[in-house]
Amino acid sequence: MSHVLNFLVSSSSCSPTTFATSKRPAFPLSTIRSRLPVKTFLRTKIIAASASENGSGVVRSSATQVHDTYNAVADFEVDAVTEAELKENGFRSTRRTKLICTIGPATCGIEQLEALAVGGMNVARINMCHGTREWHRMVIERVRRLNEDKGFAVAIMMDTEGSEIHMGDLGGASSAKAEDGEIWTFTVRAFDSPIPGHTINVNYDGFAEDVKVGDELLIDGGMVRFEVIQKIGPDVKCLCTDPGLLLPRANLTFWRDGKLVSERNAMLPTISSKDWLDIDFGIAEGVDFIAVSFVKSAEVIKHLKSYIKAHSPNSDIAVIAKIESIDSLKNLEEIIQASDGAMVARGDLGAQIPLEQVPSEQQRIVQLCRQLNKPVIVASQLLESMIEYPIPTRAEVADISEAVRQRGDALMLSGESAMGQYPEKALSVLKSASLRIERSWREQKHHEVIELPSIASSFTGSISEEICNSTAQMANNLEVDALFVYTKNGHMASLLSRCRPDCPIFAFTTTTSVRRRLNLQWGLTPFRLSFSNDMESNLNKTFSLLKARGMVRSGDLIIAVSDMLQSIQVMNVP
Ligand SMILES: Nc1ncnc2c1ncn2[C@@H]1O[C@H](COP(=O)(O)OP(=O)(O)O)[C@@H](O)[C@H]1O
Ligand SMILES: C=C(OP(=O)(O)O)C(=O)O
Ligand SMILES: [K+]
Ligand SMILES: [Mg+2]
Repeated sequence: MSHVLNFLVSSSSCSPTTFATSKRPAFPLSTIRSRLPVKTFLRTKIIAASASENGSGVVRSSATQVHDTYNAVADFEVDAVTEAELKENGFRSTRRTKLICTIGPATCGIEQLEALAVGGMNVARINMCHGTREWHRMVIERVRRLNEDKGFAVAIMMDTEGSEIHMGDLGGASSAKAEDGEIWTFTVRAFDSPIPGHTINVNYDGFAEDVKVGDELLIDGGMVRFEVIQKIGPDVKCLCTDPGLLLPRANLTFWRDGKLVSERNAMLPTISSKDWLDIDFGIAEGVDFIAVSFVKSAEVIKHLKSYIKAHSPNSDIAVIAKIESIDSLKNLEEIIQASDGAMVARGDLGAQIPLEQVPSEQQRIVQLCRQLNKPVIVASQLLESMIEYPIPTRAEVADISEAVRQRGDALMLSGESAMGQYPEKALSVLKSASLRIERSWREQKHHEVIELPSIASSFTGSISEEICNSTAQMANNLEVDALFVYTKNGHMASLLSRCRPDCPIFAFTTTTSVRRRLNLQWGLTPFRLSFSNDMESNLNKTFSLLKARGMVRSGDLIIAVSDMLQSIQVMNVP
């Protein structure tokens, strides 16, 4: 028997005023709990009516028939890696934090991509700042082929180049060393033949006009520093003051009197004409996410979203705002509100604000995203030393630990996986560190008290939100094995994920694109499953499919919710 708490409210029949006076379920959770001895109850149905059309809170019964058998059908997909992990280690061990790998020369081979997928990569990121569209198309095709052939569910994120100022490609060299005291020429001149020694191309035509003698040039947010000592037409002579490795197309900022000079940069469009071509490419290739670099305001996100809708009405591409500039911090809330998710792009952010402010901004962005129910990615330099070394520094592990403790949705590798020497090792460090930290927080029962404000814009939306909040709380209190959510567009799944419950969330959705998109969100294990509006039959179908594959066992305690029926069902797997 199952225990069902139904909020018998439908958008057409309920009276908002009645419900608004009581935001809590009419059935106090403590009462339900005391009636449900953990893991020992039978399948029964308790239906509690709240403000329904009869308005009286009268308890009604449901005559839904339980189907005992259900033919397993083929229209069921789960990521092969998750399935293997579940079978091997059980529910509790599933990783909640999602992992993103930037694909570059070190990882674009089919074997390397497969190794990353097996190692837990949930999303492959391609950075349009580097490589040609043909190269990126090849990577996308390979990931898609692996998904098909090997049963992975790796999503694709395309990251725009954005209107940043950056260096040229070093004439094909993989890097160049700048030594202390050397004089280098930064120039907007184009070279056909090999670039002269100690010379760097800059992609921004106004560069030589904009910089002044005495300015400080920061490469890659300060990995290498120069001081401008002389301007000769298009050439700017600079003295290296902090030596280091120059990488192709590295980002470049210039500072005057300790302040970032950004006026000219601010006049460049967030999405350049080259970015629009890349976006067309991304839409045509059906990428799952487009991450927008150097977002300054919500307008650009809204514009891109309507552009995607107009050009590909049926696509499900999510738009991620990269928070990596002072402007994006100023307009943070409206940017996040307009986006489908955000990235704490600490690389460039650390070049725009004092480094010591980056951790608190990270905390603020992660928290705000969760409050607004948007997935958030913590990116850049998580394991920077592993570009060269096979083990991380203690400080890097502490940094990962902090991001996991903050309950960010996803962690991202950049150079570590794109061009580092140990991409798979770096991913495995991310994975094992996340798992261990998540587990210790669960064991210590560290449910952090974070206020989750109401975000719904409609009455039924508020009900979904309340159901998810209560469900997550029940799941923790009852120590259930898993939450099941049946969701057509993924919204109900993300509302549950937002609560960061102790147990994993199995999200059943009917489309492959929603399933791939949910891959980015904390704690969600997305399945594709065709289901109906009849929850009993959905549950029976799910149980038999999952049991047949050894992913659940009789007696496991689960709670099920869905966006078709406003109900919470608590039951043991039959
Ligand atoms: N598609 C690619 N082709 C060649 N190199 C790449 C590619 N993607 C990434 N890289 C390399 O990996 C480094 C780290 O990647 P990423 O952080 O995405 O870029 P960036 O350093 O420009 O912000 C880049 O600086 C570049 O050297
Ligand atoms: C993720 C970032 O963006 P990109 O790697 O594209 O510069 C960053 O700046 O941290
Ligand atoms: K980029
Ligand atoms: Mg950046």
